[in-house]
Amino acid sequence: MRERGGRRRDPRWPPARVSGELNFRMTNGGKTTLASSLQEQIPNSCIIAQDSYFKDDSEVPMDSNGFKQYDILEALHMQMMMRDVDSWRRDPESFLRQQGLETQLIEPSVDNQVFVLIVEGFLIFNYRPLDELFDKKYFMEIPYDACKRRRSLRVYTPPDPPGYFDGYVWPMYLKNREEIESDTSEFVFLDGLKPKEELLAAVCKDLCQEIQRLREKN
Ligand SMILES: Nc1ncnc2c1ncn2[C@@H]1O[C@H](COP(=O)(O)OP(=O)(O)O)[C@@H](O)[C@H]1O
Ligand SMILES: NC(=O)c1ccc[n+]([C@@H]2O[C@H](COP(=O)(O)O)[C@@H](O)[C@H]2O)c1
Repeated sequence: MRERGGRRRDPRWPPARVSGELNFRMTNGGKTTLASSLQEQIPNSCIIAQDSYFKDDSEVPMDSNGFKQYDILEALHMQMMMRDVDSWRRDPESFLRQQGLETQLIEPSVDNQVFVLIVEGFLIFNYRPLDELFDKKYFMEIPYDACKRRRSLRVYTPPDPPGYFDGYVWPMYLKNREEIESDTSEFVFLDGLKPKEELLAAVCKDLCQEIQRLREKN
């Protein structure tokens, strides 16, 4: 089937009038890497990344150890993020266009579309208004050592001060995770140590089934 715009539809992705949201978490687990590969693979998809909503450093308070508290919801403009998600939900096609992304409308009917929003972030399941929207939730996990190693290679703005990972980031990861522990039955856990290509293939396969399921439900 040829799509409007002259592109062929990828037969792996079934057409459907679906607005799906999926989500990833854990710092340095590989969320951004996987999300951007998925976005390239899935027609009519786009990413909203929680990292884009951090408040200015001057607005982020310090804890009693002198560490900036970046790993709490209050460090993020969550209402702004929610507003963008709502805007996508209202009209995904125009949202995609605003992001400079090409829509791939599938004949014969414009109603017969798949629109997938990929939400990636380290603290999204902890924000209930967002959490309850997701059709599919993925939790990327890596062990402490790998997380610490990957994090040591990243330069955030501002950069992590000495001792930040052990003194703040990892304890906050455990705390934030504990907060959502009762929901974990809904997650598909992904081993972030697996090769990127393997993770991408597994999620693509899973999502294709999910889209089909949503399509049948609609
Ligand atoms: N599957 C993987 N295997 C090995 N390294 C990875 C993998 N996925 C991501 N990385 C690397 O880990 C670091 C953090 O990845 P990133 O996608 O930015 O994580 P996150 O968005 O979860 O913080 C980057 O250097 C990236 O290249
Ligand atoms: N403005 C920023 O982007 C910024 C600043 C300081 C720390 N961080 C860190 O970003 C992490 C979350 O992002 P990742 O999931 O991409 O690692 C948090 O653990 C937080 O400590 C981000």
